[in-house]
Formats: sequence, structure tokens, C-alpha cells
Amino acid sequence: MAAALKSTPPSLQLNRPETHFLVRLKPTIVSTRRFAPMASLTAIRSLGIGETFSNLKKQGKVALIPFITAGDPDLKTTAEALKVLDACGCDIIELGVPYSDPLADGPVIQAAATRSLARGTNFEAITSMLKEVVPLVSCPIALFTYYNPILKRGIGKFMSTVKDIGVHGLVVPDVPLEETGVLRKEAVKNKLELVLLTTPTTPTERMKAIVEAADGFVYLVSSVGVTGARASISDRVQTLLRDIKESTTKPVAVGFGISKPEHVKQHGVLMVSLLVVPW
Ligand SMILES: O=P(O)(O)OC[C@@H](O)[C@@H](O)c1c[nH]c2ccccc12
Repeated sequence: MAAALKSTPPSLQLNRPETHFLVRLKPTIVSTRRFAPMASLTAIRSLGIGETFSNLKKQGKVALIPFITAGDPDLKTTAEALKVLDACGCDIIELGVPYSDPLADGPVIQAAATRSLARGTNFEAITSMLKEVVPLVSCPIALFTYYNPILKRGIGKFMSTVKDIGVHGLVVPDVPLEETGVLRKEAVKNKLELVLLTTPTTPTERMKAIVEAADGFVYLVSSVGVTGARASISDRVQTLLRDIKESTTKPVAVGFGISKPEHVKQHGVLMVSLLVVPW
């Protein structure tokens, strides 16, 4: 992973700052780097998600936000991957909680979730791993989870558990806008940034309400359908970005199918893309 990340092309010339990208990421080369035993590494306090974006804005940079599935192939490797991604300069890491009914996921991430669940990965094991690893990672982690696992544990309990392990934010793709109020209240109470998603088919007024309620950043889903690498990214993303930026100063990150430098050039922003298939 480290080698793969290091060999990625240098940053591209920015001509549309402040659009950020979320990419699905899995190492083509399992990192051979070894980190010093946990005990000997001092804890690193990481900035929050919103703070990270503000810092990047001051430097005229955009964020690279990789997504990996927790527990694929196992949690020990996930722990290593989080440290490698951080050490190689990713700005925020989106860590997927594997779920049995990932409606919005394409075959690659569905398969990763299936493998992880088949190995017995559960929320408790993920939180135990994160308790160890988060203090050793300098970039913020956003836990990606569908809404049902939150409801199953109780919103308040879920939020306080996530806060206690030092995670900074949550990406919940399927929470109905009408139910974000309760979710957001508990998130704010636990100092968690709740990232909400808007899509190419979201009506403008609804998009504005989502943008208003989102914390950390606004997740613009680039295309309809499910996740997975796309040959091209719709030109509509430009218009959607413009509409969102007309209604907020919050950072916007584009996800779904972002898989090659051309996608970045199309939107004139910086990104390093490491398109790989899961383990
Ligand atoms: O299409 P990709 O490259 O797999 O990107 C989605 C991924 O970055 C992450 O944001 C994601 C994984 N599963 C999702 C479901 C809905 C929205 C987003 C996601």
C-alpha cells in the first residue's frame, strides 16, 4: 500500500479548489512496513473533519478521502491499513462498517462486506480495534455505516460509543432527511460530525436542507446507481457542485466511481486515485 500510494502521480494543477474526492481504496501491495509496537508510539491528536478541510482550504489543497471496509481481509490488516493510509498522506479516512444489506454498494464493496462478515467482524470488534488505532492516526476517521446498525444499538448509545473511541465523524448514506434531526442532535452532543449525502436526483430544496443539516462536509454522490468505478463521471457534477456551493460554504466532497485522473481533470481538482479491487 505504501509503495502503491507513494508511486501515485504528483498533485495536479488546481483550477477548481475545494472540491474533494472520496475513492474506494484497497492496497494493491500489502504494506510491508512495520509500525513500532503500539505502546512505543505516542498518541497523535488529530484535527476534526471540518478543521481538516479548513486547513486544506488555507493551503489551496483538496482532500483525498479513501474508503476501506473494516475487517476485510481482517481487522488486524484494517488497523495496519489505517496507519499506512494516514502515513501516506490521506486527509480523512472513511471506514466502512460491513453490513448485510448494503443497498447502495456495488459488487466490489458488497463482496468486501460479505468477506468481512463471514470472518465474524462485528461492531464491537471494530470499536475495540479503533480504540487502539485511532490515537496513532493523525488524520480524522469518518465511520461509514448504514442507518439500521445505528437504530439497532440505539442512536444515543451508538453515538457515545463512537465518540469514546475517538472517531470524528459519521457518513450515513441512507438516513431519511426527515430523521436526520434526532441523529444530528445526538451527533452534536457527542461532538461527532454527521456527513450527509446529496445525489444527482435530489430536488433542489431537499438538497439545500441536506446541506444545511450536514456537518464536516457535504457528500455529493456523482452518479445514480451503486458504488463502483465508472468509465466517466457525468458532466452534471459541475452543475451540482455549483448549486451546492451557491447554498453553502461547507466543503463538498465528490464520491462514487471516482477512479482515474481524468475524472479529476474533468473537474479541475487535485486527487490521487488508487483504484484497486478488494483483497
Ligand atoms: O464508487 P466508489 O469508488 O466505491 O466510492 C464510494 C466510496 O468511496 C464510499 O464513499 C461508499 C461506500 N459505500 C457507499 C454507499 C453509499 C455512498 C457512498 C459509499
